[in-house]
Amino acid sequence: MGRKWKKQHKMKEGAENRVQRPKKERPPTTNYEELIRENKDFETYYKAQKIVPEEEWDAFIVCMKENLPAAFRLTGNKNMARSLLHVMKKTFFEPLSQLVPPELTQEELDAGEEPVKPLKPVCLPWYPDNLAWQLNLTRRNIRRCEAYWQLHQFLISETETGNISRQEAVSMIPPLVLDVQPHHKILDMCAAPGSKTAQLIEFLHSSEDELSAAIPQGIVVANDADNRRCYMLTHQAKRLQSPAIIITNHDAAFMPNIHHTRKDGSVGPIKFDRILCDVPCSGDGTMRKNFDVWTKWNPVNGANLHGLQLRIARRGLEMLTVGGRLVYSTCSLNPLENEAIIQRLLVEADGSVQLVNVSDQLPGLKFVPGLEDWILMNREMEMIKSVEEIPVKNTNLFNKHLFPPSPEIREKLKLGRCVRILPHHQDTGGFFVAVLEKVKPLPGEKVYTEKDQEVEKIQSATNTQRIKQPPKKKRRQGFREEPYYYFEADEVVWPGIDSFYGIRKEVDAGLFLSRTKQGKKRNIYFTNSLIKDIVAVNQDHIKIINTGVKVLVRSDNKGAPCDFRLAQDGSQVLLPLITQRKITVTRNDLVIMLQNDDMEMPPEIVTLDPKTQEQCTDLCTGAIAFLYKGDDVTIELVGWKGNKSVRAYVAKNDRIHYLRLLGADTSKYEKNKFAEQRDLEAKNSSEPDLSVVDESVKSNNENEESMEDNSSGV
Ligand SMILES: C[S@@+](CC[C@H](N)C(=O)[O-])C[C@H]1O[C@@H](n2cnc3c(N)ncnc32)[C@H](O)[C@@H]1O
Repeated sequence: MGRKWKKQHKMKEGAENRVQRPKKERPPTTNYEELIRENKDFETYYKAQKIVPEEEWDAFIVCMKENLPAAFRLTGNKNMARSLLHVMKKTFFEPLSQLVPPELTQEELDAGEEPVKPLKPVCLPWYPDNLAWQLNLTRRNIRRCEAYWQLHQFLISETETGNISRQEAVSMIPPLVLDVQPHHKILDMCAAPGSKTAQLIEFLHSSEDELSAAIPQGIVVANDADNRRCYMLTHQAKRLQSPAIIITNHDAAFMPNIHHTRKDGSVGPIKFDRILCDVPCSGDGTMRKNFDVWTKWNPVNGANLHGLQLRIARRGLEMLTVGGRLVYSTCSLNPLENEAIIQRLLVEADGSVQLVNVSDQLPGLKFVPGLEDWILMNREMEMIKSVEEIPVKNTNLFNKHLFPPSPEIREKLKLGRCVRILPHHQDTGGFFVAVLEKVKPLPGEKVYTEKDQEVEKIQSATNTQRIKQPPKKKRRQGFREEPYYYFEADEVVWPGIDSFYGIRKEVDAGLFLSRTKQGKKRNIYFTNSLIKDIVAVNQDHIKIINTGVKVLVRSDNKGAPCDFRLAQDGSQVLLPLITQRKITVTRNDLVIMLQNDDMEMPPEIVTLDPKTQEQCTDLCTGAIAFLYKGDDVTIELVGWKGNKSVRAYVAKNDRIHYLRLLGADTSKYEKNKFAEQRDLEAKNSSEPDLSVVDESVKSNNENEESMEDNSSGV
């Protein structure tokens, strides 16, 4: 019996330890539109807090009950984002400005339908380079107007390929005010699902220099306590092709120090230049899309979260370097989750941390200053104005730190520098942001000095020895990822790769890695040198979920001298590093390759431009990169050169994306239901109606609702 029990127990342990892969989210069964958007306690509570100027209260409440317009950013590589912006404005927004909305049929008039309202996309003025937009595409607009339908299809397909990212407007603010530079070490403490992490990565890759843009000096450590949600972060990172991101899985309130090798060779904890604390919160600023918050809201939710939020932010300040910036944000309007936290951090920091005034960093954004005074209420909606008034039944819930600062210290704290965004001001969700700067070490904080070097060098030597032998077993629960094996000087696959692709001399071969020690390597990844150092020094005490961009994939027996082909997933990183196997192609060549997705009959080299053919003559069979530089757009694709043919390795949605950027025909891959309907009608010789589509078309689009549904995009 003993053995059997032990075995069962062991199996159970094993199951718990196994890294949880993300499960497919099931669509909610609730009909969200029908949820009641009313909560008297919510109104009483916030009226008493005076977060909204009295004369704006009605506008605030009306707005809170309306659906949130969709907002999105054009993402990734800046040049590509600008080119896509050009296409979006010209091809999709311009026709909208001339659109005459279709008239209602008698049947629709009888059914009480309202006419389609003209739509004007709004560019968010405070987001750099016009890359963020907001628009109110309703299901009715999409169904009834071809121009809206086409814009919607465009947004969906570009979102699928990751060139557009759906994100609430206000949620774009924290990374902006973090003021990220490409050399910064950044920690995102509560990062999943990763929309803000994506912005941080984009800023890290924003150098004008090609090589530094592909491989920045700085890093982003993206952490989340939820193991399953860490895989959402992995997905984001993959999309952005950053060799400078590492995903970790820790409770941010107890985030372990992450070590690195300092310039003097000693090993010690990283002090981060930038830290984002986008903490878990009650989310009452998201009621315009998460309608269930209306019914769940109560006045003590905020107090319940205060402790966790404070511990996370406090740990963030400890990990921040002197001179560094920490942004604290929530999608809650509640002062107990916001100003009460900031107040407590400032008081504890005793002058070593200051609030930064960021109003000039957000041109055109309307917001209200942080509160200097607020009140507490218990579930019974009794107002509690001071510690002395806390009822005995609430002593577990409330403590003295939740109350506003006394008038004597109020002035010193400058809580008015916090930013609160109210939904009715610019048709957004509600949000809170505070930017803190560490101006000197925290009380009692030890800062690394020259004197510490000798002691730490000894630790460093010990650590380095440990690193060279990847830890064998005994990892923490849930920490079962394969270790990372960086190439060593005698790496057998390296000479073949180096000679075939001509890797630039300044690139260190030791930055390439694989996930398998024994046997054939299947995929080869790449990271920057700081990530390599972090992996080496921390691999056995930090739960690393993922790092490295896949740059090469094994492709045995395809008649090429090199066993590895280029991976499209990592082309932005690898192509700037290689000097061979790249050819310049014309627009027409690219269009030919993108229009042809026939695996059996790829385009023949003789059909390409004579100059392209000439470049092909000197190349043996194997992986190849195609470069196109147009006036408005630069495109780099990976593919394969055979004896007589070439092909581009591009997924279907990406093909549409590139064809769009080239201004070429996408109809091979995109069906226009309206055009199909017209053809059908013409065929039946009936009068075609060019603006209105019939019921069969309306219901025949499974993606129709995905740009205006209520899924989380915060
Ligand atoms: C507001 S969401 C973060 C949204 C994210 N920053 C974004 O922009 O996509 C809060 C996140 O905190 C995570 N979380 C909750 N408790 C945590 C803790 N103790 N430590 C770290 N992360 C935590 C949740 O899993 C959730 O993903």
